[in-house]
Amino acid sequence: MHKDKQLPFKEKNIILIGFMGVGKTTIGIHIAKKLNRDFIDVDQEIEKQYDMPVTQIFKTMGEQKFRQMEKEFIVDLCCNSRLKIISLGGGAFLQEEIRNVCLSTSIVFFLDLSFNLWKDRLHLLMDNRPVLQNKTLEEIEQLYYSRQGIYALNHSKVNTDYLKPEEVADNILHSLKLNWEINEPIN
Ligand SMILES: Nc1ncnc2c1ncn2[C@@H]1O[C@H](COP(=O)(O)OP(=O)(O)OP(=O)(O)O)[C@@H](O)[C@H]1O
Ligand SMILES: O=C(O)C1=C[C@@H](O)[C@@H](O)[C@H](O)C1
Ligand SMILES: [Mg+2]
Repeated sequence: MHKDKQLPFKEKNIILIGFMGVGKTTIGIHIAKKLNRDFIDVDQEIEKQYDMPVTQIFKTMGEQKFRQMEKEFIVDLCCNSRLKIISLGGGAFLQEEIRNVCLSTSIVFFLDLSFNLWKDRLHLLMDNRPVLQNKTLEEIEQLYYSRQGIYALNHSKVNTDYLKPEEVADNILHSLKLNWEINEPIN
């Protein structure tokens, strides 16, 4: 739809990135409701398409196949949609093609949560995040820090420490509104 032409700033998709469990899905739903826009969760869309949970996709088809599906889905979404609120899977930004298409077509917010606070959420994530399974806390901590460099490739970093999902959504909306005004003033 807009491969060669940039969309007006207000029409661009809004994409949330960050480590597993930082709240991309939860906060994305709040933002979509507040802006009255469609919400798309990439993990959930792939699960629907293959009619199985991500954990099962990893088991039966392998991580590489999942990464391929993830890339195809995100590239298509970025090139052929607008006005969407999109939550990526925690590992999506590891792929250069995904980073490039997201950063060149959309507004990318990185949800930051310090590891100390993230640790308290681990029990909520263990069962359906295959990448965390069979790892010690030390290995998970290494994974967390090893990914911070790629999440740093964003348009805006949002702190989520000690904030409720709705508060983070409000902060993102505030920043968006300021940017919408700066990029496309009313007069
Ligand atoms: N700001 C928050 N405060 C407290 N709990 C939160 C917050 N944001 C999310 N959670 C909780 O943390 C868990 C993980 O949230 P969520 O699924 O939204 O993360 P995610 O970033 O989408 O993870 P993934 O990358 O694995 O898809 C959920 O149980 C959610 O309710
Ligand atoms: O961080 C990751 O590598 C992943 C995060 C999840 O959102 C899923 O996309 C999947 O479990 C892989
Ligand atoms: Mg999610």
